[in-house]
Amino acid sequence: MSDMEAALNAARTRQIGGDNLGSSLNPTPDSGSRYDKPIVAAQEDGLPIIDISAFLDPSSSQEARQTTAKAINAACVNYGFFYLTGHGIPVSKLDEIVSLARDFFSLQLEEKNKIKRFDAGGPEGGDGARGYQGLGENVTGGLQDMQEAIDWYRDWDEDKKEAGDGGPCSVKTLQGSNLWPEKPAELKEVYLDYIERVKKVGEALVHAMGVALDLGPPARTTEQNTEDEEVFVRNCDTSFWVMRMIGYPPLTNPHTPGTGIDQFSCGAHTDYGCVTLLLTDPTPGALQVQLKDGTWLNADPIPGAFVVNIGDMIERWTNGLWKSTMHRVIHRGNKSRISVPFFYEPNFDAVVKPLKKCVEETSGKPIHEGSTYGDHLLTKVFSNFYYSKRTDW
Ligand SMILES: N=C(N)NCCCC[C@H](N)C(=O)O
Ligand SMILES: O=C(O)CCC(=O)C(=O)O
Ligand SMILES: [Fe+2]
Repeated sequence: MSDMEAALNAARTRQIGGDNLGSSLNPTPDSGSRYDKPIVAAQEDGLPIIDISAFLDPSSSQEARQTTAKAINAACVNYGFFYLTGHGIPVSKLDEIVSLARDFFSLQLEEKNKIKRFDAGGPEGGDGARGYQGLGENVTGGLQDMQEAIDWYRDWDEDKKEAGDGGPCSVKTLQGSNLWPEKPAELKEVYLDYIERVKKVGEALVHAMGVALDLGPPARTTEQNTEDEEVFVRNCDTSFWVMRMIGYPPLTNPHTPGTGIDQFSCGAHTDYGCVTLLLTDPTPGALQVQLKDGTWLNADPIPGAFVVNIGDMIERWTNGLWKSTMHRVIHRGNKSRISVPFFYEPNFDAVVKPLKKCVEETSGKPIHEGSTYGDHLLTKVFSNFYYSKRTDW
């Protein structure tokens, strides 16, 4: 048995009624909050675990791919969340990503602010989506998130940049250059290599999702919106990916039983695009996923596996057959938590509208008339930051 298999088996054993359940069970219902259902422990079998290797290995059989596709369909219908294994990225590499993030966040604020997001605080113009964001600068559902982070995006093509500052709330916000810290010195190189690897996993996963929806064999076309099983692959062939490196200090406000939660590490939200490949340190009891009955399930990390969830564009494409599930982070405890989500997204210009087959399989009525992923992303980005000075939004 490999180390990874051993870790996985251990995790499964833990999940099924092991010691861990006690620690991840939050016995106090957060009634009074907007999301007022109790938090439950992982159920007996937890979130599904899916092995994606059949879609990464060109020599794998049709049967193997179908098995994987069926498991993905069930996971996406039931949860919109699952664990992903068989991705081929070595655990040592994943550990390095987490430990470099921890090293960065341990630096003095002055050092971190050297790559501060350009218009934090609201000076005119600027390209303010990329770079370091201090504690409380990110906002979810109107509340400041207790986290610090760096965002990196796919580079914007030089010849497609807009002239001028673009003014507030313009696409220019996303056209800046990525900002990389000087310390730790090796972070940039290690992260760039990771991005190349994790993008391949994202591509394999959206391919598998097209197969899971039974959209039929590829139509051998480059037209993005032909609705065959490679429709997501084509719409992501210049994926406008985002990688976010997050440090969560433990929350300071104690939670009074019977009252609403008034402080979040990351408030409840859905992700924006196709699939999120989430890497975290081993801290349990932080990330919570909302189940269909409204209860919250702790999605504790399994060593070597990604936690994957689907985003708003997949929900729209599938006409709600697969939901982009609400999730949130509540991190108490005594040590900072690290997470590094990689968001594998559609092309910025991809026009996303419900697939005919999915409309037929659901209500018969499209849930959206269609718009680009870029439009959706911009709306989200502009609602994400706490602008202390700006009043013109
Ligand atoms: N790029 C992505 N998907 N980032 C997800 C962040 C979600 C929280 C954000 N403040 C919000 O309110 O959406
Ligand atoms: O840190 C986590 O576990 C999840 C973070 C997240 O949901 C996000 O940044 O979109
Ligand atoms: Fe998220």
